[in-house]
Amino acid sequence: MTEPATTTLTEPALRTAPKVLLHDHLDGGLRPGTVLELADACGYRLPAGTEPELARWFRDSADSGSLERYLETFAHTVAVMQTPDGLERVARECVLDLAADGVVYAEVRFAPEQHLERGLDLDSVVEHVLEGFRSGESAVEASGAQPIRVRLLLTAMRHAARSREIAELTVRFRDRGVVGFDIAGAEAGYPPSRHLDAFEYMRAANAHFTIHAGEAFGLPSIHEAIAFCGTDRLGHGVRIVDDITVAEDGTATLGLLANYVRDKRIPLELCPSSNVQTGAVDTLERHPFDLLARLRFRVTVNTDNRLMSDTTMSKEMMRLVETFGYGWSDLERFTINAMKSAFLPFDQRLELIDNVIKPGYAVLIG
Ligand SMILES: O=c1[nH]cnc2c1ncn2[C@@H]1O[C@H](CO)[C@@H](O)[C@H]1O
Ligand SMILES: [Zn+2]
Repeated sequence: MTEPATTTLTEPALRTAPKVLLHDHLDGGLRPGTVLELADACGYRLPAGTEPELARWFRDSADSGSLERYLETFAHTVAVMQTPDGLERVARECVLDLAADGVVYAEVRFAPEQHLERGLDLDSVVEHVLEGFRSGESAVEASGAQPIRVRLLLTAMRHAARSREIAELTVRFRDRGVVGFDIAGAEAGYPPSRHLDAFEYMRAANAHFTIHAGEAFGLPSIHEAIAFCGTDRLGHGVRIVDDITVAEDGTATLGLLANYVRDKRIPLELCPSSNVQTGAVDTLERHPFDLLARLRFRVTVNTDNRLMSDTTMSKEMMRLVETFGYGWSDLERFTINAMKSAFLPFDQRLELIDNVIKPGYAVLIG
């Protein structure tokens, strides 16, 4: 009897591996062609007129080294997501694109408050996105491909003052596909504690949330998100590395906060390419992903913004494989980390781990 062979770890093979995505912005993942068509339909002027030019414009402009400048590019995607058709189409295509990349479970987020420019209200904005998700999930199912489940997180913009309202919106839709709440936007000057009442409301409702923290600002932001706000997960959280000292012989010493994050198994939604673009880290080689993974933090791999980073889950994983030499078992561990950290009920998380993720990687590992 010969042993079943291990599948060579290439990007096409990686696309067949079951993947779990916890940090992906709906308004950061549009197809360039869709941005062009929707802009045409609503008379919106874009900075480029063809698909390849527009794709390059988003990637190059996002490559700014600053979160604030990176975020400026979202004006153009948000502008074309102001109508029922625009929202449904973008949500449906998001599901199709993630499924085609082998994602089996995703939590996709966006900020409803940014989609009220053409007369929609908060509830109907959320309904249209959920309708697009359902339509995408059904199309994947009907095609006979590996099914995908996509859930929604509602984001409040941290510079604005609508977080309590968005938290209430999240709870109102909790039985209809919305599984959590988040805050995003420029981090410096807008600490998580500014939105404390929204987080207290969520906790009182036994509802889940994550906070973008430790991306463009350091440890104080992470500390507030955990100690004052009680976040379930950290969006990025990459600056936790500032609380870890590595000696010349490689021995790592963790500070109080880093220890707490690790002890409590607080999931880190790491987004390697995005972190390089916003300047949160200098290069992928210097990304603390590997240090954190080796220290057994609960690391997860995420896309953040597929359009701005010209990326997919398979590409993000492949970049990590090329940079840090990971194998299938490492990728399986990161995927199980993500599934364990999802805001889906426990029995459904377990079912996906046992019936989809483990069997999927078993075939590849051989
Ligand atoms: O990496 C990020 N850090 C902080 N905010 C972000 C990031 N990516 C996107 N957004 C912000 O979240 C809003 C809702 O999806 C986007 O419009 C963008 O402003
Ligand atoms: Zn993000």
